[in-house]
Amino acid sequence: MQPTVIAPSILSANFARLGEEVDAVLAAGADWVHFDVMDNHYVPNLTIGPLVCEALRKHGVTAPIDVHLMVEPVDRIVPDFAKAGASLISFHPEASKHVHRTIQLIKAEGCQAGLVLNPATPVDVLDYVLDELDLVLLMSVNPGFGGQAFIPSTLDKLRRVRERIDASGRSIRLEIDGGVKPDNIGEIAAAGADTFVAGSAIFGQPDYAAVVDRMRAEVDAVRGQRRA
Ligand SMILES: O=C(CO)[C@H](O)[C@H](O)COP(=O)(O)O
Ligand SMILES: [Fe+2]
Repeated sequence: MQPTVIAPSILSANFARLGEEVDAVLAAGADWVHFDVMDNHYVPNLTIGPLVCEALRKHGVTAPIDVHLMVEPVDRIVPDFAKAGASLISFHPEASKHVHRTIQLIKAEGCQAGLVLNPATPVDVLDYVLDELDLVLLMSVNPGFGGQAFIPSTLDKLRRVRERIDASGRSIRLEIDGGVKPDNIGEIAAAGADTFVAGSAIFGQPDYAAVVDRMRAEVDAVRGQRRA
């Protein structure tokens, strides 16, 4: 079983004070920094690129940076993010013409590779590539915006992907992204997730540590006390 990871999405942070926000959420007990990259093409929103990732590293952030690429095409930007200090890079199969090739590219650049499934993307997209992956990310909202409601059918999808990962016998993380809150994180953990992205639920509250602690307690109650 993979240790639990709580990965705050900086999409909901105050971008005017991003370095301080990331320091604060890591000091509050978060494990990773979830970094949402949107291109106003693959998704109808525009956010941040490799320069900001590099700036966080220069600021002194040493925690894993979990880059969620919502961009099309994917391959050209992968080396830039690797050089900028990304630890993991995940992408959407719909945005890459050659999914297997993009996975190999991410790994050749020295990062861990993840594949992201939208709410309507069938789990069969994992056929033939699951063994190549370090992480599967299930979107529990349609990508593009923070603050949306968790789509309940994702729970069944989590269970199905968990079965596949367990059957593979490999150490592959199962990450959930979208609408994750202290109130639903327990049932999400019970359905098989080990890595939890939360943006608005954490940055929308004044006390980050209180939210992270509550989320971890809810997850620990299901998974036991395992921390990255
Ligand atoms: O990838 C994303 C949106 O495309 C974000 O990571 C996600 O929406 C997190 O925000 P919230 O926890 O507020 O739903
Ligand atoms: Fe994300």
